[in-house]
Amino acid sequence: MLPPVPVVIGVFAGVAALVNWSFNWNKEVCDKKWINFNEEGLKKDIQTKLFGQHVAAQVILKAVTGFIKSKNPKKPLVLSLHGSTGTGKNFVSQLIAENIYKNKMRSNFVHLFTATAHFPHKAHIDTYKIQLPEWIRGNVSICPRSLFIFDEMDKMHPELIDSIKPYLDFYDNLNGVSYRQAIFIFLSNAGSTMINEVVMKFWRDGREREKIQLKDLETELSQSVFNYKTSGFWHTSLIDKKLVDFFVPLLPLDYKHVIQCGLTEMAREGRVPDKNVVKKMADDLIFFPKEERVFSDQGCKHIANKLYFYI
Ligand SMILES: Nc1ncnc2c1ncn2[C@@H]1O[C@H](COP(=O)(O)OP(=O)(O)OP(=O)(O)O)[C@@H](O)[C@H]1O
Repeated sequence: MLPPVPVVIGVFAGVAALVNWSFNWNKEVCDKKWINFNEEGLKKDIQTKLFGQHVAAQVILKAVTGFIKSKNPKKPLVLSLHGSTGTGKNFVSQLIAENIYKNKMRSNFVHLFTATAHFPHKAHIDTYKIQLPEWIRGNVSICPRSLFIFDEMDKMHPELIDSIKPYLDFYDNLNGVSYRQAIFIFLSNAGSTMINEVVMKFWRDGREREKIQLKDLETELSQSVFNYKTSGFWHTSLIDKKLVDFFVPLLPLDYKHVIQCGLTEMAREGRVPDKNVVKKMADDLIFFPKEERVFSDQGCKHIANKLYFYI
């Protein structure tokens, strides 16, 4: 026999309330449960998962840790990551996000923009110039510890870069919103020729790659980005107003790093890492200089797909 109607309604209401409660309980909000910096986790990830990037590793770790631990930052953290394709710019940005946000890159507080995908039409620049600052303002007012990653920064229209400048600056607040907890990461290939030249010179001089220091690259890097005629950076005042806190160079990866990437990829796919398979794949990749075949032309990009042909 069915229970009396009020009891049924009561049960339904209870279940609905429970569902509602558990739904809200799982809803990501801007608090410690969802945003909790794991300093040791970031350190471990950068040391064990990011190959061949000792300069970037050191700078990023110090910059992010120092910034997040700071009780009273004067401005948002602005990192500008430079390097040729497949050297790990997106990858290391992901590692940062994964060690701050419980929902990692899927977090509502992590925003990834790709210039050619999100701002493709020059004719719409006036619309983008309104939408992008509004997006940043709206999201930082919901969650001050927001992360904004701009990929292909060198393809961003200079006026669009200009439109976000106020949010990177030292202001206490803008229209009641403070941006001082936010993190901005710019990714680009700008300056990669210069980085590769420095690394090649070290190699030609027989000096160890690990001896390369930030100071060997940083000044020239900011200048080469500034002079990079085709890059959106070149006539913005991001650089001359010193809004970028750290220029981070990503070095070209060499043969052994490609092997490390291949082995990692096999393990990630649930296979037993097989050095012979990865070596076969690596031997068919393009390296430069042409004769000596030292540095990978595509870094570790496309390795995941290429491996299938050799398994
Ligand atoms: N230094 C690295 N250490 C470990 N894995 C790497 C490294 N660089 C690249 N990879 C691997 O290659 C993939 C592609 O790299 P990623 O997207 O980070 O390159 P990128 O520098 O952002 O290139 P692009 O300039 O073309 O966007 C990563 O997801 C990662 O699996």
